[in-house]
Amino acid sequence: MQSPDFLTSTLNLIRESCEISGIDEKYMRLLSRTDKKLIVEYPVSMDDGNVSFIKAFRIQHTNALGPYKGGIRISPMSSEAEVTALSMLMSLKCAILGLPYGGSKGGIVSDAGKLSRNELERVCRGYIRAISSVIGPDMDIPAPDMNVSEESIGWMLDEYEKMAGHSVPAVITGKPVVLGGIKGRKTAVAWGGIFIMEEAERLYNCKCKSFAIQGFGNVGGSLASILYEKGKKVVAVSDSTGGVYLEDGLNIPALFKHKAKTGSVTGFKDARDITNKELLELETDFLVPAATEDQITGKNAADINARAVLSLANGPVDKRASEILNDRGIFVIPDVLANGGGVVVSHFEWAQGRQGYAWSGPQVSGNLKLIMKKAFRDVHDVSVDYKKDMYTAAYILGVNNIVSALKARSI
Ligand SMILES: NC(=O)c1ccc[n+]([C@@H]2O[C@H](COP(=O)([O-])OP(=O)(O)OC[C@H]3O[C@@H](n4cnc5c(N)ncnc54)[C@H](O)[C@@H]3O)[C@@H](O)[C@H]2O)c1
Repeated sequence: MQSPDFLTSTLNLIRESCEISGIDEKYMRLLSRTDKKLIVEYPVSMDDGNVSFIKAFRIQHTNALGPYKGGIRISPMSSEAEVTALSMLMSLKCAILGLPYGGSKGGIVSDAGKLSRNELERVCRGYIRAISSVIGPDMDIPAPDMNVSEESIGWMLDEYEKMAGHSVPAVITGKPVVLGGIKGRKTAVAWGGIFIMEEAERLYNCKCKSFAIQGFGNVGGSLASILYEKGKKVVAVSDSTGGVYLEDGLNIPALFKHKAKTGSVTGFKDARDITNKELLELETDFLVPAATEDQITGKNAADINARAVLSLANGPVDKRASEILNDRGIFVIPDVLANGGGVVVSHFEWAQGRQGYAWSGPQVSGNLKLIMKKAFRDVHDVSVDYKKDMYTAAYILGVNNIVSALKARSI
């Protein structure tokens, strides 16, 4: 069972950050619970004529800084504990990045890979109907997360607008561009990670050349493509079926074609098949966990051989692991900072929806770069001030920004 540990470690981090900052216990208690938990079970007609009852969550942590904001994931492993932890991470992430949002998260307990396209559409539309009373452009703005595509977000928008009886583009982000989506949203997490990495290189006067990426979906796949285009060596990638390694660097466009044909990255010509465990232990400049939580823990942190870890997934490195890695001189860039590009560009998309005026690609990437680089420097400054690693510093910054907003509201 991974999720209870994930929630416990998130709560421990919040408590520790409050203690380090000398924050009053009432705020620590406030940040250790959620404002609202909506748990639903809705019927979905399956293609064979049967009805499935789909359990799902929308969990809202705090809206001290603005409306709740957070993705929706579809996974058979999704649980109340996991979604609760993820909603807390969203609050912290928005606070670290300086966005006018609180944190929330959605989870649909289902195996998207086993649904037909029509069934998936009914699951997505049913979810939005079930949670419609708690979302809205000024209330809670969902977005994509694991196993939720742009197409699925388009169905969700359409369902919400049908219920509202009018257009509401700012109710959800990650939409297809033709439905009010923003240019660059699909690659935003990856680009955000690249900008953070560049800032780290500048600060530490180094150049990173080789990368191992766990996860070859929306986030990991986009990052692999961008790095390949930039002439960097992506020596290994993996998906849920296993991984591949090539010392000279993988041909990423060819690997995408291979995966589209076979359904897996494994068995790619010239490359060696490896396990996910082997990928995590490779000697590279950057290890990028971009799949799921709890991948680097106290149990395997001693086996990591990368020079730095860029956490693009949510919660892939737990606190104990970050301490071990830090002691071993491995630089860890935490998820709440590193993968913030998604919510930053979601914020632009939300603003675009409210303005009714489309942002250009250069406008999106220029502003994303400014925000990510500033956030890196802000976290780094806290790490210097408090003499703490970047992981702890990010949480300290996030918690303090939320508490400042609570105080300004006289809470
Ligand atoms: N999509 C976003 O906008 C966004 C934003 C911020 C953070 N994230 C986080 O990034 C991570 C990936 O999200 P995504 O949108 O790319 O999801 P996705 O569903 O598009 O891709 C997930 C990838 O991880 C692989 N995978 C799953 N379990 C694995 C395992 N145990 N070992 C190795 N590979 C595994 C899958 O095969 C797939 O290639 C998640 O933690 C998500 O919460 C996503």
